[in-house]
Amino acid sequence: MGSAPATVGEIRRAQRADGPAAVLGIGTANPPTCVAQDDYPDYYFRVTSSEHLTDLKAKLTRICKKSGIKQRFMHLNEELLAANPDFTDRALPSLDARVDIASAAVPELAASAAAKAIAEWGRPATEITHLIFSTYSGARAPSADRRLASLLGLSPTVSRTMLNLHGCYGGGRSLQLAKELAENNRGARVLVACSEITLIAFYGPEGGCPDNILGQALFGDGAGAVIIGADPVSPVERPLFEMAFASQTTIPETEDAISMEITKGGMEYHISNQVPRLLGSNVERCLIDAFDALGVSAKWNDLFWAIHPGGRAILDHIEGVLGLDDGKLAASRHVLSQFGNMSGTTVIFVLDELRRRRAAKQEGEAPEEWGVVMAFGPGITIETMVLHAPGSLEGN
Ligand SMILES: CC(=O)CC(=O)SCCNC(=O)CCNC(=O)[C@H](O)C(C)(C)COP(=O)(O)OP(=O)(O)OC[C@H]1O[C@@H](n2cnc3c(N)ncnc32)[C@H](O)[C@@H]1OP(=O)(O)O
Repeated sequence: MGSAPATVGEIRRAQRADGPAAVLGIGTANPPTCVAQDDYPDYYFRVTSSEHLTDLKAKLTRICKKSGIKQRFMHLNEELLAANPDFTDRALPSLDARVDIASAAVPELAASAAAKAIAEWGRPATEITHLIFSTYSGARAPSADRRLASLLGLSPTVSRTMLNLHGCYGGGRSLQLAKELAENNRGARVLVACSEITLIAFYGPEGGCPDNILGQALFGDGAGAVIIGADPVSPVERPLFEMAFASQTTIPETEDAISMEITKGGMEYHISNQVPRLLGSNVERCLIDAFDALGVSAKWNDLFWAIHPGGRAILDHIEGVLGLDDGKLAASRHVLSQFGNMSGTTVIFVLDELRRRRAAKQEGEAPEEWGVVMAFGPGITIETMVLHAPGSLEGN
């Protein structure tokens, strides 16, 4: 007689991972053109032939000075702009040309970041089981996830998910989905790729359109990739962060506070000047709920922090309401200063910077055990994830 058939419960337990999902590799990439923030107003008004709009140039200069940004990287350079002069005028139907360029450039940038994440992970790309791709530049199918899978030589059975127009919470959303996939599919190895290029939303200045001026001061291009998996295979896989808890919260009555829309002249967006205040008054509730759910009592200054640096004022508000010590948001401020707001990608750069800073801690300086990732975007949506430094989850 054979053994008794397994119950559905036993099958489910066998299908699920034993341990929590963990970050097993991180990679980032930027296009080659780097623009200093101090030079950007001159550059932008010159290439859009708008030097006569002196008030708007003065406004952009004021915002750039207060942005906390020193430089940004961009795929769109003067050569590309010369070949596509319609990009400077939002009234002209330039979407086709923008989508053509982005359809190639977005997955290629993602592939550069992913190659670094895969190298750190240490296993072949063909062992990736799932791919989650997030971008605001996707407007075609098959889309960037399909192209990235080809560029990296992923298996034809890789299970792909595309997230479009999640804006700045795309990175946080992708990480949460990757956690769920890794924990519910034993042996799964999930590649998260976020890739954003501002070319889709570049056009000249217009009176009465302060959102565009703000966006011109804030946004930059970049790609970030993360490999996520549970039950790391020693000694090849080394967890950088364990993902202990994740949630999404929508702030009521804020549908109009951040919006993005693809139009014939490129992507238009609106960012209310209330965003820093709205986030500042809602993040603590998300954090309290997250740590309550885990049954961990946390003092905010005892945590490590990876906050999406949507703008300098957002970081200032969050620091203020949580009473964070100077330096607690250093990884976020550093990424903002060196790359600007790369939308959904930015939080991956912050995680990368954070792990470098933690590794560089001096002997005797104990790195924090628990930490938080937060990302924000249209909705207003707040993504919250609690991370745990590897090595001490068991026994807690
Ligand atoms: C796209 C996504 O999905 C998610 C995102 O990340 S969206 C982007 C989120 N980022 C933001 O919301 C930006 C947050 N704001 C900031 O960081 C800062 O307000 C700032 C750097 C823009 C300005 O710094 P500040 O200390 O507030 O300076 P302040 O002197 O008050 O304002 C400077 C100018 O910025 C303008 N400004 C501030 N917020 C603005 C907004 N949301 N839209 C347009 N203009 C804005 C002010 O009106 C002011 O203009 P004037 O100089 O003409 O009066």
